[in-house]
Amino acid sequence: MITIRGLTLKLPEGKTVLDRIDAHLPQGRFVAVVGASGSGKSAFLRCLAMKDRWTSGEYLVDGEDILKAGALTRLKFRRKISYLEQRPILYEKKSALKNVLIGNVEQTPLWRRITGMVRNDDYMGAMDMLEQVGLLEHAHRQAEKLSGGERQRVAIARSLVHGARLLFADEPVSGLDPHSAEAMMATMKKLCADHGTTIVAALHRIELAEKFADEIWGLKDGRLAIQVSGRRLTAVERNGLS
Ligand SMILES: Nc1ncnc2c1ncn2[C@@H]1O[C@H](COP(=O)(O)OP(=O)(O)OP(=O)(O)O)[C@@H](O)[C@H]1O
Repeated sequence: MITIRGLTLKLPEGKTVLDRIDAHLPQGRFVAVVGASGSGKSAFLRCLAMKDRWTSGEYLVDGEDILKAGALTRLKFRRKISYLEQRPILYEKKSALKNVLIGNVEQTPLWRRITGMVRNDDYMGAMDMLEQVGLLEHAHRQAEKLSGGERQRVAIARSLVHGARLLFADEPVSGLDPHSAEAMMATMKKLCADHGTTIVAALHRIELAEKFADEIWGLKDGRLAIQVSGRRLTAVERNGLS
C-alpha cells in the first residue's frame, strides 16, 4: 500500500503546482488522473515517479516515508517503479523483442551488452511481457513498422520487464485513434487485474477513464478535487474539473 500525504510542489518562483494532495494507492489498481490542461497531471505523475523533487509531503510505502529513507531503500523502490513518457522513443530498426530486451540493459553485465548475448531468462521474460501486452505475434517486427498503439505497448512491456510493479504513464493514449486507445486501456486494465501491477495514468478523455479505470482522481488547480471508485463522474463533478 502506498500513501501520499500532503504532496506539495512549488516552483522556485513561488507558483504552487501541486497543493497538499492526500491519496491511497492500493496494489493492483488502475487509477486514471484527469483534469483540465495545466491542472497538474504531469507534475503529479513526475512526483510519484520521483522524477521531480517534492517541496513537502510524505510518500509512505508500506509505512516508511521513502523521501526520508536511506539510499538503499530508495534504490529498491525506484526499481519497482517505472515511468512511461507520452511519446516513448524506440530503436526504430530493432524488433519489438529487442526493444523490450533493452529494458533490461541496466541489469545486464557489460560483457553481454558488448557481445549482444541474451540470457535465456531475459528472452523468456521479454516474450512473456510481449504476450501480456498482446504483442506476441509482432515480437520480431521492426519498431518502425508498428502502429502508434503497438509502439505504446512495446514501451509498456519494456518499462515493466525489469520487474517494476508500479507504472506511471503520462497520457499513454494521446495521439492514438479511438480503437487503439481502447485496446491500450484494456491492456493496462488487464495488467492490473491479472498481474497485480499498479498503474496511474494521466488521461485527457474522461470517458476512457470511466470505462476502464478502477478509480478516477480529478485534479483542479493542483488540488485533488475528486476521487471516485467504480462509478462514472456526475455532471457536477465533470464540470467542476473544467
Ligand atoms: N518546470 C516548470 N516550470 C514552469 N511551470 C511549470 C513547470 N512544471 C509545471 N509547470 C506549470 O504547472 C502547471 C501544471 O503543469 P502540468 O504539465 O503538470 O499540467 P497538466 O495537467 O499535465 O497539463 P496538460 O494536460 O496540458 O499536459 C502548469 O500551469 C504548468 O505551466
